[in-house]
Amino acid sequence: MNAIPPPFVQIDGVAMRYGGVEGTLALRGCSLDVAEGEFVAVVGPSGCGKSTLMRLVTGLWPPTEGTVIVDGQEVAGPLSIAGMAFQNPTLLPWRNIMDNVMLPLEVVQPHRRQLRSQRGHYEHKARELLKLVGLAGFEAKFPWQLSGGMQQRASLCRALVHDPRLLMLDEPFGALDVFTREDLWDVLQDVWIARKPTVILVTHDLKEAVYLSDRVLIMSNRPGRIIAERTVPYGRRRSLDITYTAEFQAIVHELRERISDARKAEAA
Ligand SMILES: Nc1ncnc2c1ncn2[C@@H]1O[C@H](COP(=O)(O)OP(=O)(O)OP(=O)(O)O)[C@@H](O)[C@H]1O
Repeated sequence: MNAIPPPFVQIDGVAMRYGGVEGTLALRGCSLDVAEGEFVAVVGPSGCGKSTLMRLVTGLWPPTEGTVIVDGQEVAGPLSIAGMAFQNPTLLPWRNIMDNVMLPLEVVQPHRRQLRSQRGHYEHKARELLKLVGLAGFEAKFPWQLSGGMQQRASLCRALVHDPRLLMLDEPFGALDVFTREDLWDVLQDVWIARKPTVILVTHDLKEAVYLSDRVLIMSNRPGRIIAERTVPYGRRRSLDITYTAEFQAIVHELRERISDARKAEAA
């Protein structure tokens, strides 16, 4: 009999308060599990603690209460197996695109150790990623020479270059126009199909959540916790055509209602 593998990410009864006992309680009683290779989206009212949750999973902050376990180990500091991308691409302006993408390799072991002797191999990998996101030929350009969408593509490559087993995406497409955003959904979808990292995506865009994920987790108002989830019934590879179907729109509508209920519950 095959034993069921433990969840790759296990968050149990987490609370997070910023700034001491009188500070802001961002999360309370927050629990969730994510399986290895699963793609989940986290949605919820503004300010409910989604980014805080991301910081706890990646070890950038310790929780005030509860436990965060990733790959069987309690998170006690910044996680080297995680790749991250945020709403603002945060590329270093003095580095060209290639050197920005290579940055995690200079920091994360075992790549850091191997970088000098295997630079050719790593550069090839960075170029392949840039090609995958449509940035071949832009390696020597600087961030300010690229559009916002192109910078976001580069930052996705930087999040992926060290083959992270966990990809944490906090509103990565939030600042982009709708066409660029939809292009990047498919870029991300292809990356996920090719490499199968475990992905946690925070987004305000419910269509994005449903199009990209296997499961959408819905958070309550602050202090945030997971109050509901919705499994997405589509296989891969998905095409943007599904976003126009009545079934897809009904799922988005259902999520919108649940978030609206969460907001009203807080106001009551
Ligand atoms: N570094 C911090 N110090 C103090 N309070 C903070 C800090 N970061 C976040 N908060 C507070 O914690 C709460 C949750 O913030 P968080 O950014 O996690 O929410 P969010 O759901 O990601 O918000 P949004 O949907 O607007 O992006 C907010 O009230 C915020 O003001």
